[in-house]
Amino acid sequence: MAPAGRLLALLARPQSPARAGAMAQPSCFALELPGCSLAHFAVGTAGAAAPAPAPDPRAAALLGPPGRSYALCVPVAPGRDCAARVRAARLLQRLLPQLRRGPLGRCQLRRMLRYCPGGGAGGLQRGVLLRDPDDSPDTRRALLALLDSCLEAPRPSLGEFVGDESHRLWQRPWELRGGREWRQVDPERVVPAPEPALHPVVPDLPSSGVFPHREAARAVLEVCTPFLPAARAVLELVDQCPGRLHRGLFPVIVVEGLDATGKTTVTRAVADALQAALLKSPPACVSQWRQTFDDEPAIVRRAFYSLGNYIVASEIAQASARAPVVVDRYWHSTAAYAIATEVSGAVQHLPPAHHPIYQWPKDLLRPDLVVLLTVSPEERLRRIQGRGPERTREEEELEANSVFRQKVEVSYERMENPGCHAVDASPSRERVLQAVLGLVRDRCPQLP
Ligand SMILES: Nc1ncnc2c1ncn2[C@@H]1O[C@H](COP(=O)(O)OP(=O)(O)O)[C@@H](O)[C@H]1O
Ligand SMILES: Nc1ccn([C@H]2C[C@H](O)[C@@H](COP(=O)(O)OP(=O)(O)O)O2)c(=O)n1
Repeated sequence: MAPAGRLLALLARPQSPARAGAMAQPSCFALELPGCSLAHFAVGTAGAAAPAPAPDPRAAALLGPPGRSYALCVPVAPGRDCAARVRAARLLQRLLPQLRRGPLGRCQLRRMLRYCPGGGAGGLQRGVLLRDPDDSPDTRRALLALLDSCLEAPRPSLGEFVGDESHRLWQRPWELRGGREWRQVDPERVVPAPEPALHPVVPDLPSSGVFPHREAARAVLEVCTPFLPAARAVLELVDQCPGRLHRGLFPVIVVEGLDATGKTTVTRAVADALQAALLKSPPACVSQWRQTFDDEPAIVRRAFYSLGNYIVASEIAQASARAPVVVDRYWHSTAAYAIATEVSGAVQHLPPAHHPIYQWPKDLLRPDLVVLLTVSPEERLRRIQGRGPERTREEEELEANSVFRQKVEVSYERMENPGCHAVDASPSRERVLQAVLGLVRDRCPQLP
């Protein structure tokens, strides 16, 4: 490691064009700041050529001295195949708890994404920014030891942020030389970059969480079968469901909404009133594996919920031949929660209305009506508290993170073909029931 004085002298030396050209491909990263805003930066040749606009002071405080920041990232789709994607997602999931232990435990962590500035899903990397307020050498040692423990591909990348005496910001990537020794390579200039038109994760969503058809989700569980027996069990159930479904003539009504908005209460009451079959997604036949998949990385968890919807579709097709069908959650839940989780930042960073990500999958049985129950955050909290302690991890996040809740709600509202019909679920149970039944009568002319 170069002494600090030599390092600063090196950083302050102007880059010759040939040297700049030899640096890594230009890339960008997005950093989630307090308050859920996103700061974007260009790294490498793009940064070196640019003048130095002043960064957001909150971002500068996260990246520059005093203290030291590190970027630890894993490519999302290293081999471009599904197996490599799942390996990469599991690696990141395994690394995250290790970043909260030992000497790394004192670092602040922030979610970061690396991406190619031209858009597209290629080159996307997920990771974290670790901010060591004490700039301790133990932090660097612990991070390099962590990299050493990642022997199989894909291997994470590590970069270190440094400021120079002219207050410019640089990133120095660490590289393994000769397969044995970690060395820092040429510093790359880091400058603020404009926000891209579309959040950088969106082009990747159809492969990583909002699967546009059954086969895309199926492929994910298929590569999980060697280490996750539940994946084989779910695939066997999915494969028993016919690809082309013939639904009955009775109406199919889906009820959606955040947790504790009253879906269970409303679906039971509507099913009673219409003498309808009551189904839910994920269906009972896969619920024994739900916790197993909830503990897996997002790509695997979403594939499970997505395939659960295809299994429910087959139940809907059969039941709708005999009676109306009411369904508690369906594809809109899977998509809205996935979009809200993957798209970092605040509501304004969601893909715009009418983006293809909000379109119903072409191969999934469509309901006649989707009702979205909405209640104020305060009333929702009252209902959660009144219900007792059992919650999923994401529900806890919902409570803690009102931005996440807003992103789920807005994603629900943007869903298309079919879209959601919002119903205010704050009034009494009876009034909410009547509002939903009114919608059913208006929108489902085939109701006997
Ligand atoms: N309209 C309503 N007014 C008051 N409380 C309600 C109403 N609807 C549901 N609840 C109560 O709120 C809690 C959450 O409702 P639930 O139907 O379980 O929601 P979800 O299925 O959406 O999680 C339950 O305790 C339920 O009895
Ligand atoms: N069809 C579905 C159903 C649930 N999910 C996911 C979305 C959230 O992470 C959880 C919420 O489901 P949960 O059953 O806990 O919520 P409720 O209790 O029904 O309100 O499951 C899904 O992705 N797709």
